[in-house]
Amino acid sequence: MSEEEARAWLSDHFSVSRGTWDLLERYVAALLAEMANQNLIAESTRAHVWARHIVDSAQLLPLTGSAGQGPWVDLGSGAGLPGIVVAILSERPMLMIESRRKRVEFLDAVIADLNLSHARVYGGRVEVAPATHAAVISARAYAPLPKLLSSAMHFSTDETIWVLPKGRNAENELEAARASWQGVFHVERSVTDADSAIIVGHAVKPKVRKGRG
Ligand SMILES: C[S@@+](CC[C@H](N)C(=O)[O-])C[C@H]1O[C@@H](n2cnc3c(N)ncnc32)[C@H](O)[C@@H]1O
Repeated sequence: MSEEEARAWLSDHFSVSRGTWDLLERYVAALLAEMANQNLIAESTRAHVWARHIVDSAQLLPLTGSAGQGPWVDLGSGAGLPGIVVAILSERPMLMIESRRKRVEFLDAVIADLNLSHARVYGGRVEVAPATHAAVISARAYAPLPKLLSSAMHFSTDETIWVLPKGRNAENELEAARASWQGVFHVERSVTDADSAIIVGHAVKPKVRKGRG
């Protein structure tokens, strides 16, 4: 997907007002400027930021159409991917969780600059962040599936929709996790990379392993 195609994809899939484009442009500018201070995205993706990061994040939103009321919780938000992008495109309350202090400061600054009053950041580890009932949980490049699920089950109910962008190994990761995790998950193709996929579904508490007796 070229940068031009990425912008066209956003126009086709969201009613992007001039104000929303402005917020997206300002976020991209802030992200690229902050690269002078900290490594937020791979250097090789700098010239493809709209396709590789903005659309890659935005594509999660249409997968959550059946989500009920309640916050979206984004685990390991880093530079705000997908958390800030989703907060620009949606009015759903957004809680980003990020443990690295410099990244938390950047996220707080972006929220203030863009006036995203429905978004906030918890600066700390996912495992100890206070529980809340999430309507949606996302996690992009945060952790392997079993760790990802176990670290955030205190945010999940039977209704929570998990949207988890994964690389080429999505099917294998899902298959491996099924050994110890119940849940109803399926895999959606990524629109930005034909080889990548997004795991979507509901997680249920881990299966209890029986001892050998
Ligand atoms: C590889 S980065 C990905 C960031 C962003 N989601 C993206 O796609 O660009 C993973 C992020 O998760 C954060 N992280 C890792 N483990 C965490 C934990 N247990 N609790 C909170 N944040 C965590 C790291 O500090 C880092 O910013």
